Amino acid sequence: QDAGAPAPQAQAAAKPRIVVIGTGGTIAGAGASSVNTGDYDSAKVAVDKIIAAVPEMSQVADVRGEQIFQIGSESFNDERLLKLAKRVSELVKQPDVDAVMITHGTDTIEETSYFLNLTLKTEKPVVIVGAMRPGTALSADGPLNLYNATVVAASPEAKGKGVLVALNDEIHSARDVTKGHALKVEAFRSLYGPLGVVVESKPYFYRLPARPHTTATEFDIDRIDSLPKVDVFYAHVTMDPKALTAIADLGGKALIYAGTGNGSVADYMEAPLAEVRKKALVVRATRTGGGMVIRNGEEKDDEQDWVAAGDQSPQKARILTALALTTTDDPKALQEIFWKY
Ligand SMILES: NC(=O)CC[C@H](N)C(=O)O
Repeated sequence: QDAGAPAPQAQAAAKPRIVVIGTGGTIAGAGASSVNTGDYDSAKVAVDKIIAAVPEMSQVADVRGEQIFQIGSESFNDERLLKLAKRVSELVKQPDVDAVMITHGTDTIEETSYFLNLTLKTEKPVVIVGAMRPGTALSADGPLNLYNATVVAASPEAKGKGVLVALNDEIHSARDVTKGHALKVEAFRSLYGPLGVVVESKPYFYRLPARPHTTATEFDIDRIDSLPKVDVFYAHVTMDPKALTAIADLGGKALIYAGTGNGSVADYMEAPLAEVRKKALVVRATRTGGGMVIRNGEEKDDEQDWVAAGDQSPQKARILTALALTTTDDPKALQEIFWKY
């Protein structure tokens, strides 16, 4: 054997090459002083600077940054979602890219990650990370979150598990994760628990996502160039029926009704919702943040031709409905999609 050639083991030990796409958020935030944990500007620091502040990342991977946006994630819209997803899709096809990370504001991580989870055609790890405190704050959580996300993205175990969200030492499935607190570092939770944890530079997975994702879905980001308009109406005591019908008049293809309890509809909203149904599909979800909406319980979905969102939150139901409408406008097919994903 040629003594100059690297041993096979040395080749295998080469560090994974990871591209970190910066989109903004608190992980790129800066406050006026170290005691500002909630009062700061998000989306200020360039992704290369964020990476440079955590040199430990380069111990586990060859990392390079790429800035795509510099925004608070509340400002994500379909156009930005498509642009980001298409860029990730390009990167994961490159043989010199082993994994992609995305730094993201925490407000809408659950929507971006779910969208990517349903539309990317890759087994390579795609890991989204954010922070609840800006890098300038005492006990900033961004640096360790970023390091742990790198550990996850670099690990062979992360392959084929769909898009992952890594924060606060936990690894969540994009399908299930939601931001459940406005301030705490422990802001993220999954209805059925995280998939795993990161401890001392090592990921430990304990569960697998049961629902189809990435390569197993019918949605392909390379073939989607726009998304149909889908709106959400939030139910509460003393609603104005005209507010509901006004949303439907804006031309959306579907309306997610974020109902009380198990997606219940007030008696005085049934007629306006029937009017909405003449123009758009109606999906019933729950505003409770847990449990599931099934068909034909309190509400007669068969009679009204409504769709039940299962356990999907209104905001995730919106993402799934918009994608489903790129393939079908049949409410029965949409219902099957909700049972499947
Ligand atoms: N903790 C955060 O990242 C919130 C900051 C901002 N609202 C965002 O989502 O980007």
